[in-house]
Amino acid sequence: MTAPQSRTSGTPRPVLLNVEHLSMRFGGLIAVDDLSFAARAGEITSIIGPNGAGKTTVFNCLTGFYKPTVGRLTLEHPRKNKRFYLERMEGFRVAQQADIGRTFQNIRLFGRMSVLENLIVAQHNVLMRASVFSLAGLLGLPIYRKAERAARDRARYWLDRVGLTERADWEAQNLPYGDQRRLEIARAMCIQPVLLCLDEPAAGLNPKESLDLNTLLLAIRDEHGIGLLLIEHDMSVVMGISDHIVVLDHGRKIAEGDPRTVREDPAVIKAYLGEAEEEELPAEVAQDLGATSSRKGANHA
Ligand SMILES: Nc1ncnc2c1ncn2[C@@H]1O[C@H](COP(=O)(O)OP(=O)(O)OP(=O)(O)O)[C@@H](O)[C@H]1O
Repeated sequence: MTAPQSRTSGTPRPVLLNVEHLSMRFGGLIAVDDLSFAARAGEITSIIGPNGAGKTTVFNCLTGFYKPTVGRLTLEHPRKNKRFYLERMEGFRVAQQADIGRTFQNIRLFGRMSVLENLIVAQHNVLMRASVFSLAGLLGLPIYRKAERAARDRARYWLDRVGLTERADWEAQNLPYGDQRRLEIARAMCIQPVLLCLDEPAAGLNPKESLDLNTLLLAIRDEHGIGLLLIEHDMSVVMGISDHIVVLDHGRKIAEGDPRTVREDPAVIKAYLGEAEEEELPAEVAQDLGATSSRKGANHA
């Protein structure tokens, strides 16, 4: 696996997303509690933490599925040179206007459509605008034909990037699981996002597929210069490709920093270990954190 170049030296990259004092309550439950962090353009920012820590709730607030109880979520759109206050936006406008793409923990493809059609449909908003809400499309006007061609080209480009060109005509539901995950990423990229939010993209992948995923996400970061926000339990992915990691536990941020800083942080180790007092980390936790020695005085590099 290729470790990312140090992106922390020199001038910091511009902030793309600023999360300030985000809290989300469900009745008496505080799922996210006064969370602040920034994600930068051209970087991969990961949000990690034990089950129920509040990671998906953060994504749901960012992408308009939930209205935060408190907090400001600012996207500094580099292409449009415009600031969006996401907490004020309706869900569909977050993708359409702020250009935030998203994949889900549970794959949400159109199973009966072909692989290629899934990528065309993702560009529905652009095509609808070009068709002047169906009129230009029905009349086959050049403005629509041009937009349609561009949508197909973009779809084919992403099919190629995720290695699915030969399966373009397959029904999406017949793809192997790993291919479906990659198709979801391709679909999210077809809307040309400035921020791509990926909710557990490595879930269910085998080690080879996880490595391929790392390569793909690094390429998206480096070639397209967008910001990626990643929720992931697979630490080989998180530690291998993240530029910055935010760690949540019970809705609160308990640590943040580069992979090395985070995996050596005692609060992070404790969150994964729970309150147990054993000297040694359980094997699966040690492996998850990339740790090689005991909890006390651990050297996790
Ligand atoms: N719509 C909802 N209504 C009530 N409680 C919710 C809702 N969504 C999330 N929660 C609760 O908020 C807390 C955080 O959930 P969330 O799904 O954000 O955690 P997570 O860190 O993504 O967990 P996992 O790693 O298991 O996916 C949990 O206690 C969950 O039960």
